[in-house]
Amino acid sequence: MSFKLDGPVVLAGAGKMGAALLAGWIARGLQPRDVIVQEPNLAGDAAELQRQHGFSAVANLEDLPSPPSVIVVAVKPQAMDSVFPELAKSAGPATVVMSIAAGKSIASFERHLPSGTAVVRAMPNTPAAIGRGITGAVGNAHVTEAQKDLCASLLSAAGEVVWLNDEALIDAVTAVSGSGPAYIFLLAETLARAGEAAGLDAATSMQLARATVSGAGELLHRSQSDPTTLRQNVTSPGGTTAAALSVLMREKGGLQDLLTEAVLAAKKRGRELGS
Ligand SMILES: NC(=O)C1=CN([C@@H]2O[C@H](COP(=O)(O)OP(=O)(O)OC[C@H]3O[C@@H](n4cnc5c(N)ncnc54)[C@H](OP(=O)(O)O)[C@@H]3O)[C@@H](O)[C@H]2O)C=CC1
Ligand SMILES: O=C(O)[C@@H]1CCC=N1
Repeated sequence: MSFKLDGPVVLAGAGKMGAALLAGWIARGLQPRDVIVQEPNLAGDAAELQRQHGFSAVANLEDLPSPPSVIVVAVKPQAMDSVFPELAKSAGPATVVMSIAAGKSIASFERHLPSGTAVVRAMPNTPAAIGRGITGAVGNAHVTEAQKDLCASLLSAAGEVVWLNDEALIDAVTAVSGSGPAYIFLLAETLARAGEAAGLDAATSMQLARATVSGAGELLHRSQSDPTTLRQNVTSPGGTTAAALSVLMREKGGLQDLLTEAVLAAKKRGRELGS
């Protein structure tokens, strides 16, 4: 994968999501010498990546040596007010600012950045760390084709990219795919606990649940069939799966009701984080 750069790629915030993106970029050929991480305390996965790959790190955006091609902003939405002033000083006229913060609108960045700054708002997810993420993205009118290509190459190093033509949709993207991996991990946790209720020991039940969730995900990934067909392939008429699905797919209070309520709660929270 090639990255066309006129300056460094700066990652502001290398916590859980920032480190996942960074791992995806480096695995797909972004040269560590082209990366600068801005973190007050480099720790966890990001510190391990630095030990392995040796990219530079600064404590503050004001410490950057030159204007970046792109600043990927991966700090918590609640911390953004303290980041905006530094961001405004460090973005050059050719820098594209790409935020992945839940809820934070393009307009909130534009209010703090020099007029005409290119801003992309993106929502990735943590499978980015293994190149299997998916990101929804939308840019403002100042994003040039070259800047869009650069953002696309960084995002596609982490998995699939869906460009949106309406920023209003990004809270829904956040609720489905940004937060979505947590729902799947919760499924593995709850399946393992349910296995214990059915008589398995904790370790065996977790082994079965983990392999089932990851195996089913991989089958969905590789198969040409849709999820409905794959589900039906498991379900023998009058068999065990049908008995379980009659509970999960019951009309009231089934998985559909629960997941819809969960996704709408995430979407609402995204809006709140932005205001
Ligand atoms: N986690 C996920 O699955 C996803 C997260 N996101 C978005 O990514 C962003 C980061 O989330 P996540 O990685 O989970 O959070 P984390 O708290 O793990 O990461 C944020 C990081 O930013 C650092 N940071 C750097 N500069 C600053 C600063 N000036 N002020 C405050 N913090 C700073 C924090 O350092 P320190 O800890 O020392 O304060 C921390 O390491 C959020 O905006 C979130 O909405 C988007 C998609 C998915
Ligand atoms: O929980 C959050 O707010 C972030 C955004 C999407 C996933 N994690």
